[in-house]
Amino acid sequence: MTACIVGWAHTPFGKLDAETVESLIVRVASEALDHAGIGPEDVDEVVLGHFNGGFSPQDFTASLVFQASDKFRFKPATRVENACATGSAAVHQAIKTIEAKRARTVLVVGVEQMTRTPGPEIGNILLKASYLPEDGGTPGGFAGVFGKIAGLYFQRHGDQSDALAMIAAKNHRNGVDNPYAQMRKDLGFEFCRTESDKNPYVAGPLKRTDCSLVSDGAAALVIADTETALRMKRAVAFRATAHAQDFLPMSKRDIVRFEGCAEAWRRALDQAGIQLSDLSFVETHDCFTIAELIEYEAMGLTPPGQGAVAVKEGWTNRDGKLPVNPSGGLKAKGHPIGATGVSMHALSAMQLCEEAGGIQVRNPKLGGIFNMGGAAVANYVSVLERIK
Ligand SMILES: CC(=O)SCCNC(=O)CCNC(=O)[C@H](O)C(C)(C)COP(=O)(O)OP(=O)(O)OC[C@H]1O[C@@H](n2cnc3c(N)ncnc32)[C@H](O)[C@@H]1OP(=O)(O)O
Repeated sequence: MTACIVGWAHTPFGKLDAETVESLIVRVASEALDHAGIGPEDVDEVVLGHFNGGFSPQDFTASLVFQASDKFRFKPATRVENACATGSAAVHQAIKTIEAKRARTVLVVGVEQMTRTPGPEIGNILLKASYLPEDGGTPGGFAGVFGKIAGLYFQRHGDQSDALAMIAAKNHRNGVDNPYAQMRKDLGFEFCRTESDKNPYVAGPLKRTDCSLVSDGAAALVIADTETALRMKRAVAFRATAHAQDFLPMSKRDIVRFEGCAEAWRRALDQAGIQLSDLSFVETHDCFTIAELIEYEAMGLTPPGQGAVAVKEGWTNRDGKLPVNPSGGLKAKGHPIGATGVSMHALSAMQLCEEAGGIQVRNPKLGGIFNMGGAAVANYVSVLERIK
């Protein structure tokens, strides 16, 4: 255990018309430092996660963190990007810098403002995170890519419409209690299961309620080496981190198996010296409900092709044997690309410090996070444990 989360900040996610990328960054940077009880002078390095696709006219954004305080001037600051896993890429980069002993305290910020971009353009920008020679013409943006994956899964393992609707309903139900969530409405299984004007098919077997949201928002973390962290108010340690990057073309992989996700989980659990069943909860990348279903299998909760059992038996409910996405996930909380991975870590740290309010799981000891870029291309797992 070499690095710990010692402070965090999180804006509500949603359509934040009064904010800009800059104001979001400044807000969470300042709030995270306050939460950790330190000032900008105590930060050795800054890492910013912001998607590379062009939602924002300002694309050179690392130094925007310095707008929070002149005291940041001349500190190293870098923007990192790895598609929808950009937030975790930033978090893991901070840990590597600390492990290399080039910094004791790193400020990590994740940000995105997507809702100012018109709908069809959003789909095209997101598609840049797919393999363009193969998927460039996919209708429906990334929903089209996951619609294909869902169709292939249904062909191999049978129609999963009930399970997908149960995942959607679970995550929407959880989101009701999350003050940061974009949609705080209990849509219910019947609404999510049934095609309607309000819930049309978007791509393949995926309906609107199978898709994550288009969102604005930001989150930040202060990460410190363990020695520094133990002198602070709270310390949530990284018991393990793993990053497994896969091929970009889906045709080079068995796309219904998310092998990179499985590899990242295997490495992280091994490094942590634990079994999946030792985790108290998981925040996983439900960009589409089919992704959460396949991730149940990739993390080892069920054998391949049987992910539906986990949701049908209630294992992944907030009071189940492994709560998955107690925050409401990307489905209800929202998915501002560059902020998502940072948000997953912030909310997991809140859970472990028992500061998660209405979404608190019972008696948490260890939390797992899976954040994914593209169709299981960039795969990041973190295992967190509170040590102070
Ligand atoms: C690896 C990865 O992470 S890839 C993931 C990258 N992210 C994405 O691809 C985003 C996917 N989501 C989307 O593109 C959009 O949310 C869509 C296409 C599913 C829906 O967008 P639109 O059809 O334009 O919906 P629109 O914004 O007009 O909203 C219409 C209604 O649906 C609701 N709505 C919109 N999106 C969703 C959603 N994903 N889930 C549930 N309800 C939704 C709105 O709140 C609104 O409700 P109201 O009529 O009660 O006010």
